[in-house]
Amino acid sequence: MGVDFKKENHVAYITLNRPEAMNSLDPESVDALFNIWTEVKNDDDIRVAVLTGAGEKSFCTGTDMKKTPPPEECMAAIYLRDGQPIVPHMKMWKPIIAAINGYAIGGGLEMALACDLRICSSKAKFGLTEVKVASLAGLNGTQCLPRAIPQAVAMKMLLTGEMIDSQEAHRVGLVSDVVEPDELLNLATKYAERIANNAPLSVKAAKQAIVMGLDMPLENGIAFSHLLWGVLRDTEDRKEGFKAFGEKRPPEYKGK
Ligand SMILES: CC(C)(COP(=O)(O)OP(=O)(O)OC[C@H]1O[C@@H](n2cnc3c(N)ncnc32)[C@H](O)[C@@H]1OP(=O)(O)O)[C@@H](O)C(=O)NCCC(=O)NCCSC(=O)/C(=C/c1ccccc1)CC(=O)O
Repeated sequence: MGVDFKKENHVAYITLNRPEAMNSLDPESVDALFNIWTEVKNDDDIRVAVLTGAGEKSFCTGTDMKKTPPPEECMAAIYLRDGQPIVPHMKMWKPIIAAINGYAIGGGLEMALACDLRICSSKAKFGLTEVKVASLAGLNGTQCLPRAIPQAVAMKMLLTGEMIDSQEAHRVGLVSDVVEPDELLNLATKYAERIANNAPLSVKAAKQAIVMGLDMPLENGIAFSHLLWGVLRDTEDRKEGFKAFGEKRPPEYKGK
C-alpha cells in the first residue's frame, strides 16, 4: 500500500508509505492521493490534515523516476483538468500540515509547499532538484518557493538543484519548527488538534482570506476579508463561541 490514511479527533493522517523507494510517488500512490484529498475535502468530520512520510529518512522524493509509465493522455487533457492530483491546494480550505520527516525533494517539496504549516525533523533536507534530471519543478515549485522564502535563496535552489538542510530551512522560513525525529508526529498532532478545536468555518475562512488575499492588492484583500467576516457573522458556531466565552466553558463547534 503506497499511502496510509486514518482519521482521529477530526484530523486526517496521510502517510506516504514506500520507504524502500524514499516515499517517491508511483502511479498507484498518485491515484491514492487523489482519492484521499477528495475525501479530506468532502468529509465534514475532517477539519485538518497531516501529511507525512513513513520512516525517518524521507518525506517524499517526488516522482518515482523508475516507475513513471509513458503518458496515456495528451498533455492538454491533464493541463485542463481541475488541479493536479497530488497537490491539494486548489480550493482546499481545510488546513494541511506537512510533517517533513526526511528528504523533501522535487514533487515532495512541491507537495509540502502546497501545505499551510510546515514542520520538520532535524534530519530533513529540501531541494527542487528537477533541473538535475532534465525536468522542471512544474507543479508549483517555481511559483511557491520564491513566495515562501527569499528570492535569492529560491533562485539558488531552483537553478543549482542543490539541497538545504533543516537548519537552513528554518533560517529562511521554509519551516516554522525543527524538532528531533521522534517528536515530529507529536508536534504535528498538537498543532492539528489545536486547529481542529477551533470553529471549522472560521478556520476555512481564515485560510481562504490568507491564500486568496496574497494574490490581491492590500485594499482588495481587506475588503474580501471583511466580506468573509460578514459571511461568518450569523453562524451558529459564532453564537456558541461568544456564549461559551461568557459561560467560561469550552465551546462545542459544529461547523454550522
Ligand atoms: C534522496 C536521495 C538524495 C537519497 O540518496 P541515498 O543515497 O540516501 O539513497 P538512495 O540509495 O539514492 O535511495 C534509496 C532507494 O530509493 C530510490 N529512490 C529515491 N528517490 C527515488 C525517486 N524519486 N524515484 C525512484 N526511486 C527513488 C533509489 O533509487 C534507491 O533504490 P534502490 O537503488 O535501493 O533500488 C536520492 O535518492 C535522490 O537524489 N533521489 C532522487 C530525487 C529526485 O531527483 N527527485 C525529483 C524527481 S522529478 C519530480 O519530482 C517531478 C515532479 C513533477 C513536476 C511536475 C509535474 C508532476 C511532477 C518532475 C517530473 O516528474 O518530471
